[in-house]
Amino acid sequence: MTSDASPSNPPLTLPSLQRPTLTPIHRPTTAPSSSHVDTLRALRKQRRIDRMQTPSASQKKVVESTHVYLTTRVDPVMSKAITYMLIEQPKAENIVSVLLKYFTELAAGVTLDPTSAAKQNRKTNSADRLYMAKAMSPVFTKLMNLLLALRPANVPEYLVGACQGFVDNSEFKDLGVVVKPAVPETVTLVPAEEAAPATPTEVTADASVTTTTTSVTAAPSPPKKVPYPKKMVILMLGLDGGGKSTMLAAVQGDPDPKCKPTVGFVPNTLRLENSQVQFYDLGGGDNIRDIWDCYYGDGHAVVYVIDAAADDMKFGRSIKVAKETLGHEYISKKPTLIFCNKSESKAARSAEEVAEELGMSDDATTKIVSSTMHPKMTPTGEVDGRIDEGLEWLFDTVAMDFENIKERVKKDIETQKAKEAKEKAEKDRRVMKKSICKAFGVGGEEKEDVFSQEDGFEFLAQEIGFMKAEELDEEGREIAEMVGYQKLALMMCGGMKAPISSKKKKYEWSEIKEYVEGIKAEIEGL
Ligand SMILES: Nc1nc2c(ncn2[C@@H]2O[C@H](COP(=O)(O)OP(=O)(O)OP(=O)(O)O)[C@@H](O)[C@H]2O)c(=O)[nH]1
Ligand SMILES: [Mg+2]
Repeated sequence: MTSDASPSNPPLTLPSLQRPTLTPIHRPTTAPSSSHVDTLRALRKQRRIDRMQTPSASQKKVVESTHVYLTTRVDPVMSKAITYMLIEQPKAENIVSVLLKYFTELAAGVTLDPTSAAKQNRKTNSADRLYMAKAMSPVFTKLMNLLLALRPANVPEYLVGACQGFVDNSEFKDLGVVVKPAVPETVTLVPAEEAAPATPTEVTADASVTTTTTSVTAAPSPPKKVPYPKKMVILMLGLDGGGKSTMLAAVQGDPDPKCKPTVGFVPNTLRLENSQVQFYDLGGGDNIRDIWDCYYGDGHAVVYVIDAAADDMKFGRSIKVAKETLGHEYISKKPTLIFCNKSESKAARSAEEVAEELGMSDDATTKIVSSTMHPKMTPTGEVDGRIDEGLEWLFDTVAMDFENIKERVKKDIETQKAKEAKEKAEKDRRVMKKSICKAFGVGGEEKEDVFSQEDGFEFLAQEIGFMKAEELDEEGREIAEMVGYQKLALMMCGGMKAPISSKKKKYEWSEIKEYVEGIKAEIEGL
């Protein structure tokens, strides 16, 4: 597969924005076959394992801060609460209200002791484990997920509110059947300082150490993935030769992409489960970049590819264009994934160096990573995992804030359309002014393309759909005279009176007259 259109491919319907006259190359949406999707999935799985083995600096930072939060603020509260609940074992339907009471007391500075003192010194048994799994785990898992997502400073106070919310919304009414332990035994629990931070994925009691102190750690399930929106538009930007088209071909399963420079705009659709990601692959050549900003408003996110191994001059230009582009009002703050490509080359600058040159760093909406887009250039000959990982981050980031991004895109498109309409109106006015100047040989213009009165009437009559000059009414004749029977001016007046497109406004002669009068007044004032 290559990234270029072939004549046999049927054209695609372009997005609604008015585009410049440069004809875009149309290409059918390249829905990957199921094997491509499978490839992506398999890659994602593999990358997840890789990521776990070699976390990036930013990932390490996140893990560290999560660890600190869990061990200092969450664990001391939750482990005691779990021990308390495990000993008390209230009926499933009362779990939330018992917890609410427990956390309310705790927020007021009182740690409740279990009332069933007799059950404290016993070993955990299968009934305890069943109770934890069926009755406690759903509630504690939800609480842990909320804590991890929101990280409140005052954990007990937050938990009071969360449990109150569960009570108000009748949540956790249908917890599983609970088997009460038959015989009280000695509870054997891990001391708090030995307990692992509350990160495992299920609530567990460790029966290895005998103690009456807190020990059982609540464990959140990994936060559920936010479903991807039905359609995302991702802009592929970056100077020519960076590797944009190669990336698109590679992630869709082409093991050896041979891309030619992209001329214009090539839409390229990647179908994921329940979601369609439409990449706008835009050529980065000097003569093509002018069209980029016509597409900025449409994008929910950006993939920006920089040739990190380019010579100093090209790299310098690349950085300059990247800064301008990423700072553009329709791009700035949209989720942006920057690939520092051709990383396999010895000459390649590192992601850190590129980030420094750009004056940017990883944050909630920006990720800067090295990549080798061409599968043949990777050590394994497969798609570089950092591409898959980066794209997954980008899709997740868009999905997490999709409502806001969707609104932003809508607003940007409206602003862009209004701006384009204003620019077009200004341009038309300049052309009309020049044509009138040409009609009368004023304003530094030579007389040019001026009809006789008779031919001028006939020309305007035909422009608005009549056959003969006689059919042109008085107002039309007056306007023809006002514009000095100049050909282009007559064409423009005809186009205003009888536009070819039904979407365009149809002007009355009186409005056209006012428009021409305004321009003539301007010319007289010169
Ligand atoms: N060494 C190396 N070459 C690469 C890599 N990725 C792409 N290339 C090559 O770089 C050249 C340009 O790649 P393209 O994908 O066409 O670049 P582009 O960004 O789409 O360029 P335009 O369409 O002109 O904007 C091709 O010859 C690719 O084979 C990479 O990771 N390493
Ligand atoms: Mg290309």
